Amino acid sequence: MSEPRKHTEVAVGVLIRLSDDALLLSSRPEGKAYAGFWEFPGGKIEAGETVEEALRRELQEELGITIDGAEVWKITEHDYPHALVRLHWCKVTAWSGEFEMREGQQMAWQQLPLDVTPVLPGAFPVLQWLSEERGLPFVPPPVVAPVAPAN
Ligand SMILES: Nc1nc2c([nH]c(=O)n2[C@@H]2O[C@H](COP(=O)(O)OP(=O)(O)OP(=O)(O)O)[C@@H](O)[C@H]2O)c(=O)[nH]1
Repeated sequence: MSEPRKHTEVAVGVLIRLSDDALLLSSRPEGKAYAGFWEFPGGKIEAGETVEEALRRELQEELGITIDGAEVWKITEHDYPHALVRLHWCKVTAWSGEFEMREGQQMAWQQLPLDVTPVLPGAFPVLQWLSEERGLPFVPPPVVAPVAPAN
C-alpha cells in the first residue's frame, strides 16, 4: 500500500490596493513548476513558522515589501502532480517598501475577471470567492497544461 501524500503548507497573500481594490498577481519564475503561470504571491511555510511569518518572509524575498499583518482568510487544498498543497490565504491591505521583482518575475495589478493568463488552478476557488464578494459573475480562467521543466 502506498503512503498517503503529505501536504505542502503554503502561505499566500491576496494583496489588495485600497484605492481601487486591485489585486496583485505575479508570474512564477523560470525553473519552478508551472513557470510563467500567474499566481498570488507566497510560498512554502518553513518548519516553526506561522502563516504570517512565512508570508512576510516570502513577500520580502520575492517582492521586496514588508507586510504589516496577515490573518488567514481561507484554507484550500489542491492536488498537483508535483505536490499536494494546502494553501493558507491571507488578505493583505497594508505594507511598506517599494515593489522590486527579486526573482525575475512579473507583477500586475488586476481587476476581476483577470486579464493575465494562464493562472495556477489552485487559485481558482479564491478568485470565485473574491468575485462573489464583489457581486461579480465568476469567469473561470482557461485551464492550461504546464510545460514540463527542462532538467
Ligand atoms: N504562491 C502561490 N502558490 C500557489 C498558488 N496556487 C497554488 O496552487 N500554489 C501552489 O503552492 C505551491 C507554492 O510553492 P512555491 O514553489 O511557489 O513556493 P516557494 O517559493 O517556497 O518555492 P521554493 O521551494 O522553490 O523556494 C506550489 O506548488 C504552487 O503550485 C498561488 O496562488 N500562489
